[in-house]
Amino acid sequence: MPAEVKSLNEECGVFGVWGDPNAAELTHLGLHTLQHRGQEGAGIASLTPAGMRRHYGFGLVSQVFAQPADLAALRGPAALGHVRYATAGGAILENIQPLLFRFSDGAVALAHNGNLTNAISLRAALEKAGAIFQSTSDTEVLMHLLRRSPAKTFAGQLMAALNQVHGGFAFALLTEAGLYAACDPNGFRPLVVGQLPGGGYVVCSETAALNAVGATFIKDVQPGELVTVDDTGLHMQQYTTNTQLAVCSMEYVYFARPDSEIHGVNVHQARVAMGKRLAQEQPAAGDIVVGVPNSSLSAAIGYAQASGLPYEMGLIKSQYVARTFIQPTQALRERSVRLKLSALKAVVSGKRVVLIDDSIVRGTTAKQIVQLLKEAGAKAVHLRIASPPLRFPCFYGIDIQTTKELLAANYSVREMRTLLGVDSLGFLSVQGLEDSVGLSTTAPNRGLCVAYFTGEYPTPLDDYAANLDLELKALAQNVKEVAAP
Ligand SMILES: O=P(O)(O)OC[C@H]1O[C@H](OP(=O)(O)OP(=O)(O)O)[C@H](O)[C@@H]1O
Ligand SMILES: NC(=O)CC[C@H](N)C(=O)O
Ligand SMILES: [Mg+2]
Repeated sequence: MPAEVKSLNEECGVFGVWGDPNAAELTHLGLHTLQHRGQEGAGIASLTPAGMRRHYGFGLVSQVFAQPADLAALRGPAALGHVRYATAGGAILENIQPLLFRFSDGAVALAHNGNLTNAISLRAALEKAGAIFQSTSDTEVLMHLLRRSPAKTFAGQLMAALNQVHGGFAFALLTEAGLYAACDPNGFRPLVVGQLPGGGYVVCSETAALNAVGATFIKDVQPGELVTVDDTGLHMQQYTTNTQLAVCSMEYVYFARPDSEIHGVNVHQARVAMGKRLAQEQPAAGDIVVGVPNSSLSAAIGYAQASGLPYEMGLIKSQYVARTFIQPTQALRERSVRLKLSALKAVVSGKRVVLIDDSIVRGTTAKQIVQLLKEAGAKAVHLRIASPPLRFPCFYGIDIQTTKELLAANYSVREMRTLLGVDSLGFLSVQGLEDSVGLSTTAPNRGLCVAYFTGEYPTPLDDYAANLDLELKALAQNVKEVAAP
């Protein structure tokens, strides 16, 4: 099965504008800023004088909107955009978002970051009742539920639908009457609201995208909240009060941009704090601290500050290896890491390197980098990871839905140390991660979802539960067999 060079797959990004004559152009800019969240497909739907129009396709935003005419055709006062990395339904054109539905009483565009855990069973029931689906993505289920609701208003129908879907979702919807944004009851995925200098409103996945269009931050969409923007202004209501904050911890560790703030915490600063805590929990006898570009650099700075060791640029990342570079085999994937990263011999030669990365998924990156550093003359490599061992899959919007490819699910830290060829290996603790992000909340795990590391999922896993159970039982059996004399 083809796999990307990028080992930790992204999620999706949403960006919508209401009440600005350049809505589509601003959305285009916003999607560029959110490009790190999905590189598989992109699209924009907008309210034009000729009605709702959409342009979408496979690839990066720059590829999908390669012709100026593509964007010009979307000119209008409101727009909704999306960058996609599939979690459900695969990479077919019909699944590229925003999905667009044309009804006899108007059009609706729908964009989603997250993954619905009960989409498969809901779809089966809806199809049995006569529904005809146009895509294979989990996202489409919402619209079928919405249209079946007997509620009198669009917002009422939407709230009824939001109460039936489970799992992770940051939804944004655009109609002729308004722009809507809603978060799941745990707030797994980030979603924020901002205001443009001209008075129009923006809803988007990350605050970095607000900054990119000159919008001022207003608020994070809260768990269980529905935000509506229409010609009368901004309105907020809870579609459910049965909520508990559990923001995806990997947003802070790896996914989100360092210049974004999620629930009041800057991502770069959270990573620096993770690095500092890592230095306290897992000290190393090294001469220099080196981060793995790009996502771990903030944590590496923190580790250097707390350990007193000099921070050095021991690895260089090529700016020109596209994230969408697809490699079919593990051997090619390993070679690709070398294409992407190289060691700076003049810096690392003869040195004991404390190597910092934010996470280990398959271990492809770490294994290659350790070899690169040793080939460049590093005397020792002490690998320190600014998150706990990633042992469980995610069903809330990140495309790791099996334990099979998670190194830490299959090997102990000691075994990983040998496999990766490092002189020592240490991870941040779950408590260390929670304290470093430091959300001000009384929710469990300090408002973070740490299921990746603990296997304690904040919600039932519905359609995914039975399979995960089987996998975990098989893993436990393996461990017993290995341990047997
Ligand atoms: O163990 P692996 O399967 O190799 O996955 C983990 C690596 O993948 C991610 O980096 P990525 O290559 O996505 O690049 P980035 O840090 O520049 O975003 C992450 O930061 C780790 O370096
Ligand atoms: N990564 C995501 O957030 C994906 C959204 C949605 N589940 C899809 O597959 O299109
Ligand atoms: Mg990385």
